[in-house]
Amino acid sequence: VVSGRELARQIHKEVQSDTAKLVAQGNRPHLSVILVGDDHASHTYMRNKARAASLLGMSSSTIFRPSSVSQEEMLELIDKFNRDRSISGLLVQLPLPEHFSERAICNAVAPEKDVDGFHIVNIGKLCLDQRCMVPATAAAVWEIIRRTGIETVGKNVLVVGHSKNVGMPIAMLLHSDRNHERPGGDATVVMAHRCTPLPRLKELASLADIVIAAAGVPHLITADILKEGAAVIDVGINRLQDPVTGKLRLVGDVDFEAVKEKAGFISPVPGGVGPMAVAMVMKNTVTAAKNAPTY
Ligand SMILES: NC(=O)C1=CN([C@@H]2O[C@H](COP(=O)(O)OP(=O)(O)OC[C@H]3O[C@@H](n4cnc5c(N)ncnc54)[C@H](OP(=O)(O)O)[C@@H]3O)[C@@H](O)[C@H]2O)C=CC1
Ligand SMILES: Nc1nc(=O)c2c([nH]1)NC[C@@H]1CN(c3ccc(C(=O)N[C@@H](CCC(=O)O)C(=O)O)cc3)C=[N+]21
Ligand SMILES: [Mg+2]
Repeated sequence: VVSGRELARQIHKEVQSDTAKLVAQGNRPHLSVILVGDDHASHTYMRNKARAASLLGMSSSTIFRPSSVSQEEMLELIDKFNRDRSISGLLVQLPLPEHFSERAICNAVAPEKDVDGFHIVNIGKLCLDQRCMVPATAAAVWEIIRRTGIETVGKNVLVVGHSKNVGMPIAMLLHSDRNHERPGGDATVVMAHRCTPLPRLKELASLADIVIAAAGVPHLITADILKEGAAVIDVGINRLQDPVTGKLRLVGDVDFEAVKEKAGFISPVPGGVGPMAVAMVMKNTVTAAKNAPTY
């Protein structure tokens, strides 16, 4: 069982020492988060980031707006933050209410402050294997694989879920060339999604050396469909009501108890990709602060 919390502590140490150097130069990294409405996952995530920032010696702030805020007001706010030199990194929590164009909002954030890596220029660079802000959740999966020593070159990888914010960037990192400006995993990557017939999903899973579950469907990945010894990275975050206690609990997309007996590596939920994603946002914020103009 791969501890995302333990790996996140490693990254925190690296980020903490980089932060201390920047602070000594009078350039304390600052992360600003804009949160619209009351999406539960976004609130959890925002709290975890604020806690990590203070732990690492950065400063952070969260700006709350009601669901009724207009796109125009949001664009004005983002523009103000883009021009504020005390802000190193800026991210807008997703999802946004229906009346927003998420693309317009992501593209409004200055690319050099875009610690989510969702600006179209950063996505373009990601797809062209150029150095860029890598989306935190994808970076988290990448670092878990690297720091656990899981081999990717020439391996079969199955990514379940192809959303632009999660599945796609994960697949992009793993399939691309290791000898480029942004090195990739050189794996053979297949992406499954809602239209993938279940028998086909099972067939692909049985061939995969690495399975990355990012669909948001509890118990989608069961032990019977996996290859013995496969590495299983669970990105899913689902809140399920316990049938016995009635309490809400967090589960991933993987049937953890059964799969941990068959898999070579497995990342748990909670305590896997989540804490690593938080650490990677912090790392992106330090990168943004380093690259910020100092004149
Ligand atoms: N740990 C972390 O840091 C983070 C975790 N998450 C979690 O990861 C999961 C995915 O997030 P996100 O990508 O934003 O979610 P989306 O809902 O945007 O995307 C889900 C993807 O899974 C696919 N899918 C849905 N049902 C199935 C199925 N039965 N079989 C195969 N594929 C399916 C969808 O296909 P289609 O496009 O065809 O509909 C879609 O591509 C969620 O549980 C989310 O909470 C998200 C962000 C960060
Ligand atoms: N612009 C934007 N960027 C995002 O990256 C983004 C977003 N919006 N909106 C919401 C989703 C979700 N997400 C999480 C990341 C970490 C945890 C996390 O820390 N999870 C812990 C604890 C979770 C808990 O206790 O509820 C864990 O898995 O162990 C959760 C959720 C990032 N997202
Ligand atoms: Mg789709």
